[in-house]
Amino acid sequence: MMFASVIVSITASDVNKVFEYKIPEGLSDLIKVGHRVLVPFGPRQIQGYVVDIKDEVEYDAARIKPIIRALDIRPVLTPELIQLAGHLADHYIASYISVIETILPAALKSKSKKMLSLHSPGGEAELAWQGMNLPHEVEVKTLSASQLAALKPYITSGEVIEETVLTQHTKKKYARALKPTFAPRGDFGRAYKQLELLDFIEQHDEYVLLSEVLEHGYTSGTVNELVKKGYVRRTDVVVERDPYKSRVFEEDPPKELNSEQEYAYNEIIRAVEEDTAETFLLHGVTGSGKTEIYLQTIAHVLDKGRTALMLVPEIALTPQMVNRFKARFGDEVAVLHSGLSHGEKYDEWLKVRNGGAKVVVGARSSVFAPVENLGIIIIDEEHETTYKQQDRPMYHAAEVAKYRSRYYNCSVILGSATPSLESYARSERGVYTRIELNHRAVTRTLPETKIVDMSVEHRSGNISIVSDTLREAIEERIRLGEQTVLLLNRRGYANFQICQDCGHVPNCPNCDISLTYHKAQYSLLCHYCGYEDGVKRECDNCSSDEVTFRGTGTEKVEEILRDMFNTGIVRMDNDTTRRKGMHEKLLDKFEQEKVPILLGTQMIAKGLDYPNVTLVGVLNADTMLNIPDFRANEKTYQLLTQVAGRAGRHELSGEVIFQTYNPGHYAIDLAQGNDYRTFYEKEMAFRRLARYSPYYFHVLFTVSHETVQKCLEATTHIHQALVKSVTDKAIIVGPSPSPIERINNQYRFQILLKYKNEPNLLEVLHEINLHYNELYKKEKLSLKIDVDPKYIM
Ligand SMILES: Nc1ncnc2c1ncn2[C@@H]1O[C@H](COP(=O)(O)OP(=O)(O)OP(=O)(O)O)[C@@H](O)[C@H]1O
Ligand SMILES: [Zn+2]
Ligand SMILES: [Zn+2]
Repeated sequence: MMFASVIVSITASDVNKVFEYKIPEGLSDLIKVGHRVLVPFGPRQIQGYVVDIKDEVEYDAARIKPIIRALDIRPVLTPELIQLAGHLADHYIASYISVIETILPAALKSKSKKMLSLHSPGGEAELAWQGMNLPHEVEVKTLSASQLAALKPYITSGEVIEETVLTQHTKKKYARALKPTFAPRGDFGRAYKQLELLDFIEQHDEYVLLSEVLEHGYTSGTVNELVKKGYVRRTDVVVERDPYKSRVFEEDPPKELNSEQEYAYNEIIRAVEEDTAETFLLHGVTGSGKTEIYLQTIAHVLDKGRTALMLVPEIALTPQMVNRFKARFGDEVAVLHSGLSHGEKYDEWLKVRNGGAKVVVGARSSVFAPVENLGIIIIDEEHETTYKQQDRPMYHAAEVAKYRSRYYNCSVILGSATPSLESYARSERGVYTRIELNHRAVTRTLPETKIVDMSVEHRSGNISIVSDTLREAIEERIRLGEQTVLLLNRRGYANFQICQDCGHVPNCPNCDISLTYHKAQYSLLCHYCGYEDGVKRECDNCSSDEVTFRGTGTEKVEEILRDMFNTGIVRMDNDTTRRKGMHEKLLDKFEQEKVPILLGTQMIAKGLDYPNVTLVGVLNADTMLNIPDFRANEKTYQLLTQVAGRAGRHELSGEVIFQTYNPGHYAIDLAQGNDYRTFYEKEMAFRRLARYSPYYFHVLFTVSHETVQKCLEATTHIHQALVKSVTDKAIIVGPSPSPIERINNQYRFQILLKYKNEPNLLEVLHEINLHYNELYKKEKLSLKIDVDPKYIM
């Protein structure tokens, strides 16, 4: 008799363990590690994942229940991914099942519905059933409350049975197709069209899609005639949903590498040839041709018969990157795009799982792509915070990449013009192998950058958001037919509404944050919970009608720019890109129609590579400096350097202008001088003094509840638990209210643990997590434990 260890699909912490089931004789050949199975669990039937198979168990084998059935022909998880799930659950204090369901596409997660059916016909139950005119089986959800109440006694008595039925998120997509029968041809008379169509269809051995036939100009009438005469049969075929299918990608041959690129490439190939799990930090200035190195490294890995994983911060923002991969590798690429539907994602996932794609390109969650035999993992723009998931499990893609690389003995490349301090510090210590690219691939030089002091500008009488220097520079580009990219890290119209008599600013009733004015909707919006309120005609506080707007967002700046330059502007922010595919549409418009100005929030800062962009302006370089986070300087430096990097990437040389009220600030000053090294040293000195990462590791505990009282109680307990269990070298900061004290009517309190070496820490964290998950159920308290947090808010 064989037994399976199964992780069941229930998220409560007390079932965060492995259960044993018998494998029925008939299934013993089929069920493998990694299979999804249906198992009995208490009164229910639920989905689970087989993580181990063995021939004996510790318990009384007679009392162990059998697996009901297997849900797949082939296992969905590989042993490698199961092992990875275990590691992540442990490292990030998450439940095993939550990690497994993060690894798999949503389409494979179980979704259940409750069904009722009549068990014993005859008698009262059947009368009641028929009285309600119910079909043989009915979903509980579709019944009215009174119907359900009427059926209740029969459910209790067992005459009506309640069953949980698993459903899937996705169905296969079918399309109408035509199949030739190759029947011997009779006389077609004058029906030339029919003959022509039959020739066309018979060119296809298997089938041809009806849509394709119609596209070729044949009518459904002609098709019908052929069907009637028996030459053609109608059928439905399963189609793969490839969202890039209808596009043509121009082939892109490899470029000849310059000497810096060549050196980097050879270093990486050395590790590939040695089959070592080495991590490279590819520190290359913007436009230095990192992508070309990725492409050629991948080509080499594919030649060796291995596979590659390429991560980008956000696919929607980098359509050019996807195009370059498609152009180089064609159908061998699977793009796991977060904008796809569940079904489309599942199709791409399946293609990867079946070995139909050797290169996977995607955002954070693609790091779990079920590729086997990995030869290289690349994380582009490694400093981006999107690589860390903000929900449980709060994993970082680089951690996953490194774990997988050890399994496959393959290398990892972390690429960036502005590496995170943590990664750069590791390269200093030799943990990562650092490779530098100091020159641009095409122009060789970086754009010249100017700083404009906005307080001087205001004093000299220009109170506009556009300085004279920037205005003149934009005017010149418009004259020359070149393009400008402008960054304003603030969406909406005005920032907020304010009463000029008492200073009152309308706040969100659910969150401790002021509401942002959006002109297009003529309303005040909360950017945290989505709350919407009408614009105030008088002050809520003192009833004065002297209410006005302050601050400037992208929507308003667009208006200002239109007045100032009277020219075309593409605006990109969360408001204009909400609809699917809008990022790409707007960028295409900007490129193809040579629109003079692209204005946007930080979503325009990275990846764009347009030869005609010769000017980049940052309207307010200070916005990031004011975020309540110890990484504010680092984020400022990164954002400014990345956006500056969009200028003059090809033949035309570029110019950059930073407008700021803090011209002397080192993050701004050193971004202007493109001096990463000095920035790193200065920032490290600050981190050392303030005892922050990378000198210390962090764990952030955030407790939320609708009352302050409960938050305080819980954080105090956690504080006590920590004091008891960590060494006196660790530092515990808090409990204190989080920087945003209330979101969506939940108060938030936090504790930050800073430590260097705590051998028992994982155990302690797991205990705290377990304890509070119990409490959570009873008191609606929520605790998030963020290991290596990217935000301290
Ligand atoms: N060896 C080369 N010869 C000619 N052109 C090159 C070469 N390498 C790269 N390029 C071109 O230089 C431009 C910049 O390269 P790429 O986009 O790869 O830089 P990057 O380092 O990834 O930039 P960023 O970090 O700013 O996004 C691209 O248009 C690319 O096609
Ligand atoms: Zn007022
Ligand atoms: Zn809100």
